[in-house]
Amino acid sequence: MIAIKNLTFNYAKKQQPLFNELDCELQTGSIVGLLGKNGAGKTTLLKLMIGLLFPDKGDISILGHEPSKRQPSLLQDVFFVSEEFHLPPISINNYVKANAGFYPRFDKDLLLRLIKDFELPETKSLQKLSYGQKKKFLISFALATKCHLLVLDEPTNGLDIPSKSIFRKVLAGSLDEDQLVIISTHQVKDVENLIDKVLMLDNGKFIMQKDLYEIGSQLNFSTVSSAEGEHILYSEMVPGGFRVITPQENGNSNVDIELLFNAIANGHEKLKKYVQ
Ligand SMILES: Nc1ncnc2c1ncn2[C@@H]1O[C@H](COP(=O)(O)OP(=O)(O)OP(=O)(O)O)[C@@H](O)[C@H]1O
Repeated sequence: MIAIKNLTFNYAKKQQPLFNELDCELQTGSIVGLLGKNGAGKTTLLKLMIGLLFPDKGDISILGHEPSKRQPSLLQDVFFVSEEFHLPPISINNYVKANAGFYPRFDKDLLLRLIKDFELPETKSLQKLSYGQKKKFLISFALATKCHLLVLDEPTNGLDIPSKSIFRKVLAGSLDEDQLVIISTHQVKDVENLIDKVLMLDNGKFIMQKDLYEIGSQLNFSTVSSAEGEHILYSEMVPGGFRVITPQENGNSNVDIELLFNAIANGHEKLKKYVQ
C-alpha cells in the first residue's frame, strides 16, 4: 500500500539531507506509530507521503499513485489531520455538507456516532470550538471518510484525559481491514495498545521498523528491584525499582514503547539486533 524507496529530501539544497535513502513498506490493516525526537522529520515524512512536499530523489508510492501528482483518485482516499489546522466559520453540519462529497466511502452514521462519543456541538460554528474540540471533530471526520490511508499528526495533543481514551476506543472500533493509519506522536502512552508497528526516525534513517508483536516475542519489559545482571539490555530507574528490557525467554511481553524509544534513541548497541 505504501512503498518508499531511496527517499532523499531536504528543505535547503546545500545542507545535509533530512532523509537519506529511506526505505519502507507498509500494508493495510494496521496502525503504525511514527516516532522520533523533535526535528527528526516526522511531519515532513507525512507531508511527503501525501504529496504536500516532493522528494529530491527516490520514489514514494501510495495506493499505486505517486503522491506528488496530487491526482483526485488518490486525494479522495487519503485524509491528513495535521497538528496545525484551520477550520472555516461554519457549523459541523454545514462542514459535512460541503466536504463529505469529496470522499466516496464517507460514512455519515459513523460521523454522527463519533460526534456523540466526543460530545461535540453540531450547530456551533467550528471556529468557536476549543482547540481540543476542533481536533476531535477533525479526527471524527477523518475516520468517517473511510479513506484507505489516514495520516494523523499528534492526534492526542490538546485532548483531555477522557477524550484520549475515547480516541483509542473509536480508532480501534471504526477501522476496516483495508485501511492503514499512520500516527506520528510523542504521546506514546496514548497509543501504546493501539499500534501494531513502530517506525522510528533518527538522523535521516529509520532506526527501527518493526511489528510490536515481534518485538514482544523477542524482548521482555518488566519492573525489577535491581538492575544488575548480564541479561539486562537496558534499564531506567522508576519509583520502586527499575524498568528493564531483557531478552524474551518464552511467551510475549507487552511492549513498553517509551522505554524502548529511550533505549534506542540513546544508542544502546545491545538492542540493535532486535529492532532492525
Ligand atoms: N518549511 C520548512 N522549511 C525549512 N525547514 C523546515 C521546514 N519545516 C521543517 N523544517 C525542518 O525540518 C526538520 C524536521 O522538521 P519536522 O517538523 O518534520 O520534524 P518533527 O519530527 O515532526 O518534529 P516535532 O517532533 O518537533 O514536531 C527540522 O529541523 C525543521 O527545522
